Amino acid sequence: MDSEHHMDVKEEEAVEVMNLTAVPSRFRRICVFCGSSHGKKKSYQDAAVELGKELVARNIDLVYGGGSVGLMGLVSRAVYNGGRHVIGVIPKTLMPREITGETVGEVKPVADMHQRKAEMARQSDAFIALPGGYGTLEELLEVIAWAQLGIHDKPCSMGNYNGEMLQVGLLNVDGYYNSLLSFIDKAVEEEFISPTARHIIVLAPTPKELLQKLEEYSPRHEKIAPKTKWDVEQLGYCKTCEIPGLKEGTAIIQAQGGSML
Ligand SMILES: CC(C)=CCNc1ncnc2c1ncn2[C@@H]1O[C@H](COP(=O)(O)O)[C@@H](O)[C@H]1O
Repeated sequence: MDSEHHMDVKEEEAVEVMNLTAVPSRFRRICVFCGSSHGKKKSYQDAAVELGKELVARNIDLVYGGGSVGLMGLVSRAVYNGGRHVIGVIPKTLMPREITGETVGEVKPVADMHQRKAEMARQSDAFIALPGGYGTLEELLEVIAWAQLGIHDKPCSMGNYNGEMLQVGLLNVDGYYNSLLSFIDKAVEEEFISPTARHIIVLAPTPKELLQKLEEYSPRHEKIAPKTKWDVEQLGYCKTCEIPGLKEGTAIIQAQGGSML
């Protein structure tokens, strides 16, 4: 529980009930990519809230892009209000509230978009994409490409994660991603994507079904590059990296408190 998160009695009772009925999960933290817009259909917004609640029901914490705009705000508030920890990884340039709004939970500032993705990947046991635009697509395709290279195919070294592979889930709300999936099928047909790599994406129309599939999933694709090697050599990640110039451990802001420690 976030030490900065003060709940009233009703909220505490609700969280207690959720914890009592929590579904055991293989995941400790999941990174969600999603639109910084709300999207046209209410079903997209409902799915974002539902996904947040499903994470809470399974005692899973959230990693996301920070801020309160669009579906990002909906999913993060649902997880935070349910009493789970929320980590927003946000480039320094996007931090002003007028750009992304207020972030709930913990904020991890990073130097740039590149470092953001590395940090999001480092913090998470799996990825889920909700409907979104260019930003979401870029994040989704990048983690699929990493998975294809096998860079997530290493036991995750963090917390209670049980040594399974990192996974990529796609929440295909109201068929939003059908045309992307058709394109991927075309790429398989034209032999640019291998049939096994097609199965990197775990697909479902609702958060409940998607979480269930991710819990049961075991990867079929070939493994190439070890994750730790990739972390250091390709993602440029090292344990002391935050914003250059800040001392290790100083680059954490509690959004509720609002000031840089
Ligand atoms: C300058 C601007 C448009 C800021 C909007 N505010 C944002 N704040 C935080 N993360 C964001 C923002 N815009 C895009 N992203 C990143 O890109 C994804 C959403 O982009 P999109 O709306 O699908 O394309 C998110 O998963 C997030 O990681």
